[in-house]
This record gives sequence, structure tokens and C-alpha cells, in this order.
Amino acid sequence: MSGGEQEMSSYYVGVDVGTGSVRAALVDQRGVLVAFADQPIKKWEPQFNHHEQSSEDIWAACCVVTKKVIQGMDINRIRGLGFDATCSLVVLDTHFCPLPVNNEGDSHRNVIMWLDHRAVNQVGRINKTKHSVLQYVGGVMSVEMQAPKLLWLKENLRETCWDKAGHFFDLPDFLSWKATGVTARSLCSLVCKWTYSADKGWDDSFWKMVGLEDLVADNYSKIGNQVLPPGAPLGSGLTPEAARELGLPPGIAVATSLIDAHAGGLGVIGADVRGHGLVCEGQPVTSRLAVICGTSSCHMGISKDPIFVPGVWGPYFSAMVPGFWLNEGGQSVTGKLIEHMVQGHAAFPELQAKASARCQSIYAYLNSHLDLIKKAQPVGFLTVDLHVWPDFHGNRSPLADLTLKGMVTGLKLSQDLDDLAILYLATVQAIAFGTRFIIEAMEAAGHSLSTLFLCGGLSKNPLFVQMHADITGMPVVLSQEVESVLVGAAILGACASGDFTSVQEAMSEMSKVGKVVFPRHEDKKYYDKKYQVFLKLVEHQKEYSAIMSGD
Ligand SMILES: Nc1ncnc2c1ncn2[C@@H]1O[C@H](COP(=O)(O)OP(=O)(O)O)[C@@H](O)[C@H]1O
Ligand SMILES: O=C(CO)[C@H](O)[C@H](O)COP(=O)(O)O
Repeated sequence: MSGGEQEMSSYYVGVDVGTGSVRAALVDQRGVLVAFADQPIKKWEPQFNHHEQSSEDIWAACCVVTKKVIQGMDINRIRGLGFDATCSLVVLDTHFCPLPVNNEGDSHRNVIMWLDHRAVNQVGRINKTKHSVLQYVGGVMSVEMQAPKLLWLKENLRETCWDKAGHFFDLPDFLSWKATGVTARSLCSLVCKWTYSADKGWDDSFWKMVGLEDLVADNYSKIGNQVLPPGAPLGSGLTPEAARELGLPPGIAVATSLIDAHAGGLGVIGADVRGHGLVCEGQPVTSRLAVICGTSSCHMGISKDPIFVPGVWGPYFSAMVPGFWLNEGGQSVTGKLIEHMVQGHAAFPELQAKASARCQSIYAYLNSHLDLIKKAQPVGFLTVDLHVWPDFHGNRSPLADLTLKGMVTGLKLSQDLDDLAILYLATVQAIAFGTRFIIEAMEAAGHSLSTLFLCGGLSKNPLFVQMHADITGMPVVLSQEVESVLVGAAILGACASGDFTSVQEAMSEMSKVGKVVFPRHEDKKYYDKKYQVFLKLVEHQKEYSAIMSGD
């Protein structure tokens, strides 16, 4: 592209609402991030397993970051806006005002976060119905989906919330409504989290069977009766009010949104891989697994025909790449688990002090510390007698068992920095073994996978990336733009603007390979042994439970 052409380039704004922060980027037609901003968002945990946020706080953060990324820009060259967000539940009354999702009646906290596990009892009853819609969520509905949360609200906050509610939104759809005033929902959120079927629509019998018949009665107006594919333009674009708040021109195209993991998938899975020595170069796109690793990890695999993988969500039609079925494996806490293990260790204050003295992040410090103590063997071998089972927040895939707990075996009395670093390493490895476990389940059901495409905050950690390559035996592709989830959101904005004819075209133009990390095949035997131990851990945990629940 000549300098002149560059001058004329169009731009898109992508906004990504993660669990811990909101990020925005200004992205050009080739998928290059020209500006980035982020802003933390508030989280409340009023009780164990209750996690709440505020939709007003989230929207305010969206406005802050968007204004930052367009500073100094000719805003008339911005042609589209796309949002992605976590799949949290936003509750508003009939006048679109926030309603409390808590016993305290605090209406500021009107979002039940995706990782909230308050509806354990409700999801148990939903799963007992064995309703046919459950086939499309891996056979077992997760407590993190929306139906159990809605049932919890109905059963626990009837007067203060349920009876007053006018709108229940998935967070990505709340954001597109805020921007456009259009209440249409994304096919992505409804199919993945609300049991909607791309070809059959809502299933009345499911809602009646689980005790949420009131949602059927008014033709689903509270949860969505207009459904659009991700990337489709909404209404007349950005409203004057939202334009003022975001600092963007009114009327620019706003796209139907995606859940954050799915935006990450769009941002990485369609890249042109030629010239990188990757086996997937000669294979269909269905050989690629996008792994979006943030607070949680999501494993997104696509197929031409539906594949039913027990314990893995889906198959979902057109929920990520149009025309393809999607299976979504996941680990509910990954980034959050690493933080939990590191911050809870007695040597954490020492780690913080040493890392800040070197102006390094704690993870960069830990990675270099592991290199120092590894002696002659590869770093990964430091955990020969320390093993972790990572389900501290239950197992999402492939066991779909929220009763599972975390395990660590091989603890010693030492509490020094070496000990912390090795525990951190074993945790990172356990997360990678969890990915291998999910891949094996997907392959046993019919997927044929050869290459991982990693993105999200954890993909900035070279140890995390190398362990995923070594433990799965697959090369890991990292995108040219580290913030690939934002590229996915911008792809949506670009599609809505009409600058690309399809999501596929935008994906192939805007997502680019950066770095490839190959597995160290010489270490395979060691990791195969550790994987055997990994599988034994859960087997043993189940035995312990059986002993304790027996007479
Ligand atoms: N440079 C980095 N090195 C290591 N870990 C990182 C880095 N940046 C972010 N992370 C980790 O990634 C996780 C958050 O990822 P992110 O994609 O921002 O999450 P979310 O989308 O859930 O808000 C955190 O656990 C954080 O510690
Ligand atoms: O269920 C999910 C996607 O379907 C995600 O786990 C959820 O949206 C949270 O994402 P993140 O860990 O990036 O904050």
C-alpha cells in the first residue's frame, strides 16, 4: 500500500469487555491496531460464588476507552463499531433501568457475571429434565449459562427483580442496544447461552418444563425475539446520544455483537498461514483450534457438519464463523487460577518486591527465575513430583462436572520463591493438560485438529504458550496483533460498515500470523507421563467423594 492509499484507509473501533477490564482499539482495514486503551471495571463478590457487575460502570468504561483510541483521529474515517463481551446476564426494567440481582437490593449491581455459580440447584433441576435442547450444550447445561440464572432470579428475587424485569440481555447484546437503541440479539449469544436454535428458534417446551413459562407468554420479548447474525448492521447505526458518549460520529455502522471468546476466534482462526511451515497450511480451517485464554480459557473448534462432543458445548450453528458448526470447550478459571495460586503463596510479597525492583511483571520474573533454577534439564521437568488438577471452580469441559475441586500433590514445607515458581509452573502445566484433555474429547467425537491459535491475556506469557505446545504436541500460532480479540470486534464493525462482503472475507484480510511456537518433541515422554498422573488425579478425586458419601 502506498503512503497515499494509507492516508485514505478506513478504520473500525473494536470494544472488548473482558472479566477484569474493558479494552478498545482503533483498527485499520488490514487488521493493524493503530491505537489501544484499557480501563478496569468493578466486580463484586457479595457471597461465595456470587459475582456481580454494573452495566452502567461497564458502559462508562466503554466510553472512556473509545474516546482514548480515537484521540487525534479524523473521526470521519471511522466506518464501523463492533462490541464483544463476556456472556454475563444484564437485567433491566421495562424502562431500561438497572435492577438489583442481589439480596441487598443494590440496583447498581445488575449484572450476574458469567462465572457466578449461585444457580447450582437450578441447573441440577434443568439437567434432570433431559430436554432435547441439552444435546446442543454438550449434553449437560452449565451453571454459567443463562437459563439457570433466570430461574434463580425468579425463585429468589421475585418481587425486587423478576416481576419488574423488562429486559434480560447477554452483555454483548446490552452493549449493542446501548449504542443503537435496537434490542435485537446476536445469534451468537442466544445460541450459545440461551438454548436458541439457528433453524428452529426458541423451544417453548423447554422454558415451560423448567418453570420459566412466563418468558414464552409474551413471545420472548424479554429475552429476544429478533435475532441477527454477528456482524450484521443494527438499525440506523450509532444513536446521537451514544455518539456523544463515545466521541464517535452519529450514524456510523454498529455491528451485531459476539461473546468475547468468539470474537477472539474470528480474530485468529482465518489467518493466511502460508510460509510458516505449519501442517495446517494444506488442511481445511476445521483443523485449527482457537484457544482464547483470559480469566477463563475457551477452545473453539469448527466443523462443516454438527459434531456432538460429550461435555463440550455445542454444536452451535453459525455462532462464530457463518456457515460452520462450532464446538466450545472451556476451562472456567485459568488466568484467575494462576493469580490465585501465586498471590496466595507465602513468598508472594517477596516476588512482588523483586519483580518491581527489576521493573518486570511478576510473571516475567517467575519465568526468568524458573530458568535460573532449572539446571541442566528443560524448565518443564521441575515439576516431576508436583502435580495440579486445575478445577478449582468445577470442570467446564470435557467432564461438565461443577462439583470437581482443585488438587495439588507433592507439597513440601518450603515456602520460598523457588517453591512458588515451581507451583506456578505446575499450575500452568495443569491448564495445558486440561487443553489436551479437551482436544482428545473433541478428536474422539470426530474433530481433526492439528494447530492451536492462541490469544487473550495469557497468550502474552511465553511459558504458558510453550507449555501448550509441548503438552498438546501441536504448534501454537500467535497473531501479529497481540490483542486479537479486539481485531475480532473490529472485524464485526468492518462487516457492518459494508466494507467487506462477508465475515470470512474480513477474517482473511484482517487476521495475520505473528509468531509460531513449535512443540519440543524430545520432551514428549515426560509430558505423557505427567498426563497419566493428571488423569489419575480426577479418578482419585471421584474415589474420595464416593468413599465420603458412602455409609
Ligand atoms: N503480559 C502478561 N504476562 C502474563 N500473564 C498475563 C499478561 N497479561 C495478562 N496476563 C494474564 O491474563 C489474564 C487476563 O487476561 P485478559 O484477556 O485480560 O482477561 P479478561 O478478558 O478475562 O479480562 C490474567 O490472569 C493476567 O494475569
Ligand atoms: O463462557 C465464555 C465464552 O463463551 C467465557 O468464559 C466468558 O465469556 C469469559 O471470558 P474471559 O475469560 O475472556 O473474561
